[in-house]
Formats: sequence, C-alpha cells, structure tokens
Amino acid sequence: MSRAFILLLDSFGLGATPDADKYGDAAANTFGSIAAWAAREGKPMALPNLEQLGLAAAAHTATGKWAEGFSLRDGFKGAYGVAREQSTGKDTQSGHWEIAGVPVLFDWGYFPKTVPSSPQELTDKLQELGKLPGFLGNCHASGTTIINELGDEHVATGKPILYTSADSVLQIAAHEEHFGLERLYEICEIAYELVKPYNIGRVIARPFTGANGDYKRTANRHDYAVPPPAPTLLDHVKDAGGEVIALGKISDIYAAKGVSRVVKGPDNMALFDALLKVQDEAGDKSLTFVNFVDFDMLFGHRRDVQGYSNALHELDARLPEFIAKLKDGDMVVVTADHGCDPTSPGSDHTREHIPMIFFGPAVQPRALGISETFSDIGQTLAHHLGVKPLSNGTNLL
Ligand SMILES: O=P(O)(O)O[C@H]1O[C@H](CO)[C@@H](O)[C@H]1O
Ligand SMILES: [Mn+2]
Ligand SMILES: [Mn+2]
Repeated sequence: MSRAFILLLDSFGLGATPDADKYGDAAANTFGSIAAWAAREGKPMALPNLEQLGLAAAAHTATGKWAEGFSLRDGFKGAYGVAREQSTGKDTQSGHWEIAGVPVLFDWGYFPKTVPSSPQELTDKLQELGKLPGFLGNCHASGTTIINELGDEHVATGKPILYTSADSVLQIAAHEEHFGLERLYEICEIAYELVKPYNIGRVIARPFTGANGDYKRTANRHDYAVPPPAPTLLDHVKDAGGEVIALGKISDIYAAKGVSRVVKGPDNMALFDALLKVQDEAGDKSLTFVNFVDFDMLFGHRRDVQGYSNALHELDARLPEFIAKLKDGDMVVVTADHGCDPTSPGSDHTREHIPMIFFGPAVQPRALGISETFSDIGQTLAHHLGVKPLSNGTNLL
C-alpha cells in the first residue's frame, strides 16, 4: 500500500531566492527572521521534531547560514532540501499549483496601488449587476485593518469594502448581519465572472461581524478561484482511483479539481486533529493534502512574529502523534507555498525558498539540495504513488 501526505505550512519560507530582489524581497527570510527575533527576545526557538527531520539543515541549504538557535546535528530522519519557484508570482495559487506539477508561467493580473485600484468599468458593472449603492476602499489594504477603518461607514451605507494586495485577488468585505452573508457570496459570484478579463486569480468573500469601529472577520471566508490550467497531481491521483482528501482551504485553491473529499477546520490545531483522523481512514494510492493557513493569515500578513513562532512550536509539538501512526508505504512532505516574513515591510507575501522535507518509513535520510521548481515535490509523490507522471518536475527519491 502507498499513501502520500502533504503538510503545507502556508507562507513558511526559508529565505530569499536569487530572484527575490525583483519582488522587493531580497532580505526576506520567514524562518530566519522569526528565529533571530526569538533569540533577541531571549526565548530561542526549539522545534525538535521539525529539526530532526531536517528543517534547519534545509534552511541552511537555502541561505548558507544557520537560523539563530539551530546548528549542525546528526541523525536526520528526513530527506531534506528546498525549492525555488518557477512561477512568476508569489501567491498561494501559483505555489500550490506548481507543487502539484502546474507552474504558472503566464502573468496573473494585478490591481495597481492606486485609489481606486479596480478599473471603473469593473466596479460600474459590479454595482449594476449587484444592485449596490457603490463601494468603499477600492485600494491595497490589510483586511483586518480596513474593516475597522471602514466598517462603520459600510454598516451605515450598505457599500461593500473592496480591497486587494500584491496577490492577484479581489477581496470583498461586508458585515455578516447588516449586509448578509448570502448576499456577500452572491456579489462575489458576480465579481468572479467580471474579473475574468483581468486575469485575476481569486475573488475572496471576507465576511465580518462587530459594531462601532470594532470589527472581526468570521470563519465564513469563501474563495472563488480560477481552476488550474492543466491537470495537477490531484487529478492524476483521482484518475488512478486514489482518494484525494483536501483539508482546510486546499479544495478552494484547486477550485475543487481532482478533490474527492473536503475536510474543513477553524484553525491549525483543529486541522491537525482532522489530519490524524484522516490518517486512519486514507486508503491505498490516496493523497491527503492539508494547508495550515494560520501561519499566513493570522501571523505572516499581520506581521505578528510572536504569533508565528508560537504557531510553529504548536505544530512541532503535535508532529510525534502523526509520525507514530505512519504505516509502511506512507510518504510525507512538509512544505510551503511562498514566504510571508513577519518582519518584512508591508503586509504581503515574500519570494522565498520553500522547505521540501520528505519522511516516512521508506524514506532514506539524505540531503536533496535545491530544486529549481516546486513541482519536484509533486513528481516525487506521483512516482511514490505509482500514478501518471506529472508533465513538470523530477522525482527526487
Ligand atoms: O489582509 P488579508 O485580507 O488577510 O489578505 C491576505 O489574504 C489574501 C489571500 O490569502 C492575500 O492576498 C492577502 O492579501
Ligand atoms: Mn499561501
Ligand atoms: Mn497569504
């Protein structure tokens, strides 16, 4: 029996890639910056389980330096390395699709850093079809900040808040009760059709609650993503009769293509619980793919270094439960989709190497070096599962 597991720590980059300067990210290093900050604070990081699998050594491969508090050690249990992104973006979809064998070699559309950021033609059409009184925001913003700045006006006027980021996204925030959740979803469905000519990767519904300048986002976020342009590892596994179990936002990211079963969870630890349950159920030739989104959404974009560090410790502490239940024929990879250095300026993602740490009963510990595409991950898993090879990437094991 062979099974594959992808544990993706959303935004957990291991240091700037050689092309990072083109993205303004030459100094970015998500892991390294958190480790340096923690050491300066007098509470150095300790991630014994990830470290033993090869995390710190992988980061060393990327940067030539040891992250603060980590050093050379013996007895690695994983096959560890890092990968550089072939896709031109540094967004979630590009990263995930490339891991699964489909790099994004076309350019996504992006909204400029102007106000308004979306073209008038687009907002006019959305206003008309959505029967809306207008829009607020319509700029680059951090989602948690803008709902507090404009929430009162939104409640008073019924105008949804439009915003975007360095990613190819149109985000629409509205109050769950005042505006209505279903109405927000309807507006996003209309917007999803309208942004197609602009080559935008995703429309995201961002519902929130609260009152009087104090607003919080709810768990009812919904992503309307364009589907990958070609079959991914998920399709190859499903076509070969294997179950593809998508935990967290994985199904949204692949627009449900190649997904057999969706399992949601409110946060990283709930998703870890769900992972342990799925681990008992997954059958031969299955692919279990989990995205731990808190790293990115709650800590990376929010530039919350302490929160990011805590979340890494939390995940590390749970890993032995997962490792203890691995079966012969299981192959696991710990990876990421891009960086989001919580010490970088702004609130956007950062162009970085991603970890590529394979482990499991049959994986021989070794150094894998640097891959020139994230697709080496998907190709290695396709080979392991015995499904049709991907059209991009090299089997590493
Ligand atoms: O600031 P918030 O709303 O969390 O936005 C973030 O979430 C989006 C989707 O992951 C990214 O494009 C980033 O801008
Ligand atoms: Mn991401
Ligand atoms: Mn993000």
